[in-house]
Amino acid sequence: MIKYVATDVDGTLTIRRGDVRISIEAINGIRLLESNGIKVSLISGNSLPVTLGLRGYIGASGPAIAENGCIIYFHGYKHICNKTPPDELKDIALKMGLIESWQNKFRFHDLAFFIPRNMDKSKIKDLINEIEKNSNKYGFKVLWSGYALHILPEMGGKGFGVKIASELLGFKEEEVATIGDGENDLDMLNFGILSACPSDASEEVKKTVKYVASKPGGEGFLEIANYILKINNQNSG
Ligand SMILES: O=C(O)COP(=O)(O)O
Ligand SMILES: [Mg+2]
Repeated sequence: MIKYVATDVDGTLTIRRGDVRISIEAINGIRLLESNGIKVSLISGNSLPVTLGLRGYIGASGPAIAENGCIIYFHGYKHICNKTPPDELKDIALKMGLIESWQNKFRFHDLAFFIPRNMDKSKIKDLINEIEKNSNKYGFKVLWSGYALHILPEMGGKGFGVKIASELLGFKEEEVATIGDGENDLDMLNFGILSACPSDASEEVKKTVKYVASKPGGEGFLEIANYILKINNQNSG
């Protein structure tokens, strides 16, 4: 039985990938899971104030997990990561023309940068490689969410975050489902008994998950929520 669902936010609960408006269908999907006794965690590259705030207003009862798994809020702050990117890395990103996220003031371990509108999106891989050349020697890595570029400690990642959260809640891996849309979800999508994504997720994510929804964004999330309930009903005999 699936008892715990860890879901990404941007691109998974939003109207579609690239949009930042939360989908009504996604909110209904979270409430449907919760009303059937399934705990839901929001796990995002966003900062904790964003993820914790959304969690409360939507009604997801699982721990809020932010900064790509580097920090969990569960009866208080739990720092999964233990360091902050040095200014040298931040300066490299800024010198490459990236824009620092307003959320960085509220972050501890994972710094986020936006690609300016006039920058060619096809250069993202080169950007990541360029920053990664420097970040590795400090013990940091770079992740792209489809919304922002993240510099975080090598040990961080949503996969580790959802593993710790599952243990805190007392759930076994076979009781966990993970849902996401972007590169920064890939390690999490290898954890648990079911992984799923909306129809407009990245190609790499669609190749990784066990279930690809027929609808995009939050409508896809609601479809996945119904699919999880169907699996549980079948397993309960
Ligand atoms: O903060 C971001 O870059 C996007 O966040 P996500 O992990 O919820 O997609
Ligand atoms: Mg996402």
